[in-house]
This record gives sequence, structure tokens and C-alpha cells, in this order.
Amino acid sequence: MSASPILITGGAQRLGRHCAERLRDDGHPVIISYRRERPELEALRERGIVTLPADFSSEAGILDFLARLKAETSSLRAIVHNASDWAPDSSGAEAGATFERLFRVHMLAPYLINLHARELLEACSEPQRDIVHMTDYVVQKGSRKHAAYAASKAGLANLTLSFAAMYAPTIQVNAIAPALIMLNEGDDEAYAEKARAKSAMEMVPGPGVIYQSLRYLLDNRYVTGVTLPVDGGRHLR
Ligand SMILES: NC(=O)C1=CN([C@@H]2O[C@H](COP(=O)(O)OP(=O)(O)OC[C@H]3O[C@@H](n4cnc5c(N)ncnc54)[C@H](OP(=O)(O)O)[C@@H]3O)[C@@H](O)[C@H]2O)C=CC1
Ligand SMILES: Nc1nc2c(c(=O)[nH]1)N=C([C@H](O)[C@@H](O)CO)CN2
Repeated sequence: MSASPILITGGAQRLGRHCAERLRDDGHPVIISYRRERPELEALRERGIVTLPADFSSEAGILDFLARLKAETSSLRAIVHNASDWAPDSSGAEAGATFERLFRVHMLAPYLINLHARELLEACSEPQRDIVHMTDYVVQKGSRKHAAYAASKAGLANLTLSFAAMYAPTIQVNAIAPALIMLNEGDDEAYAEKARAKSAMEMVPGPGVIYQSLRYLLDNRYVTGVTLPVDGGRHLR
């Protein structure tokens, strides 16, 4: 029987793409969701990675994706909820819409996908099945400029505990809480220097440290309901 695929939402770029490629290197079938079509997706498709369009900013979009997912596969080895919108807080009339959008991407999508895709994980013939939520170090301390983002990630962190309790012992549910892993286009050296100084390790590690954490969770049969901090010791500064 062929191995069940691993789903990574928001896998077209950066951390999600890196993990998708590393999982392929390790021999797993991989499905990613993407929101915007772009040339870079061809390289993933050429590696046999299945790419499904998804926009999680509405419940209808989330349910549309689930229909596409169930048409694509009858089982899943794991789900990595990686899709995310690091939107700063909006002011005025946009504030509520921004908050609602981030709630949908970071909480409603993982919630509905976990509920509706449980049957796909249960159909996996392998002994271990995993759900991994990508949260954020700011769950612990909040954020002055990304309060709505931080709150929605805090909700995702709490969903880790609820789903871990609900789905044990057949499905393990954990989270990874990164701090700065990769810079964004447009981040200048002054920003990079300030960002590096925020953690005890004083580095911008790149996505390999996230794959190491994901690999640990996928390979360990005795870990559920936890959040792995991957933050260079942010709490020490
Ligand atoms: N990068 C970092 O340093 C840190 C990352 N994290 C977390 O790690 C994870 C990966 O980070 P990173 O790689 O930087 O993430 P990105 O900011 O690159 O976002 C990943 C993907 O999410 C998708 N996405 C955004 N909004 C939606 C939506 N409404 N519906 C569907 N998909 C959407 C985007 O798809 P598309 O491009 O196709 O539009 C994007 O490719 C995230 O959950 C992030 O919050 C936490 C702390 C630090
Ligand atoms: N979806 C995203 N979430 C986050 C990003 C990002 O680029 N996309 N980046 C960060 C920052 O690196 C932050 O950790 C710096 O302190 C946070 N979340």
C-alpha cells in the first residue's frame, strides 16, 4: 500500500516550501495548499508535490479547499497548518476586518480542517498520524504592532491542547512556536541587526531549524499536546 501524503498548508514559499521539499527528499508524498499561482510552483510540481489552491480568509474558501483535498486523497499521514498572514494591526474601519481575517486563517481554517480531515488521518495505514500547528513565540508575550495576529496564534496554540485531548491516542497534535526564522523581502540590514539582537543566539537561522522540529514530531510516538519553541532564546533577552 502506498504511503499516505503529508499536507502542508501555505507551502508555496519560505518555511512551508522548505519543509515540503525536505519531506519529499525523505520520500513522503506531499500535498501543499497555495493562495497565489506563480512560476515557483512548477518546480514543486515537477518534484511530484501536489499543489491545491486555497484561500482560508472565508469559511466558504476553507470548505472549498476541503472538498478539493478529499477529491485528491483518501488518507493523510500528517497535516501541517503553516498558512499564515503576518498582517500588522489595522487602524480605523479596517481593524475589525483584519482581526476577522486573521482569525479565519489562523484559527478557523485549522479548526475546520482538523474536524473534517480527521477521517483522512484515521484512514492512514501507518501507525503514527500527526497534526502540527505553526504558532509563534509572540503567543507568550503579545505584540504591540501585531496584536490581532498574536491573539489568533494564541487561539491556535490553545486548539493544540483541545485537539490533542480529543484525538489521542490515534492522532498526535502538537505545535511549533518559532521566533524570527527568515527575514522578509525589504528587511534592511538595520532591521536584521535589531532582529538578531532580540534572541540569545543572535542569529536568523533559516528554515532548516523548523524542519528539524517537524521531523522530531513526525518521528516521536510519545509526544502530543506540546508546543516546541524554536526561538533562539528570545525569552532570555
Ligand atoms: N518566518 C518567520 O520568521 C516566522 C514564521 N512563523 C510562522 O511560521 C509559518 C511559516 O512562516 P512563513 O514561511 O514566513 O510564512 P509566509 O508569511 O511566507 O506565509 C506562508 C503562506 O501562507 C499563505 N497564506 C497567507 N494568507 C492566506 C490565506 N488567507 N489563505 C491561504 N493561504 C494563505 C501564503 O500563500 P500565498 O503566498 O500563495 O499567498 C503564504 O505563501 C507561519 O505560520 C508563520 O506565522 C512564526 C514566527 C516567525
Ligand atoms: N506568516 C508569517 N508569520 C510571521 C512572519 C512571516 O514572515 N510570515 N515573520 C515573523 C517575524 O520573523 C517575527 O518573528 C520577527 O520578530 C513572525 N511571524
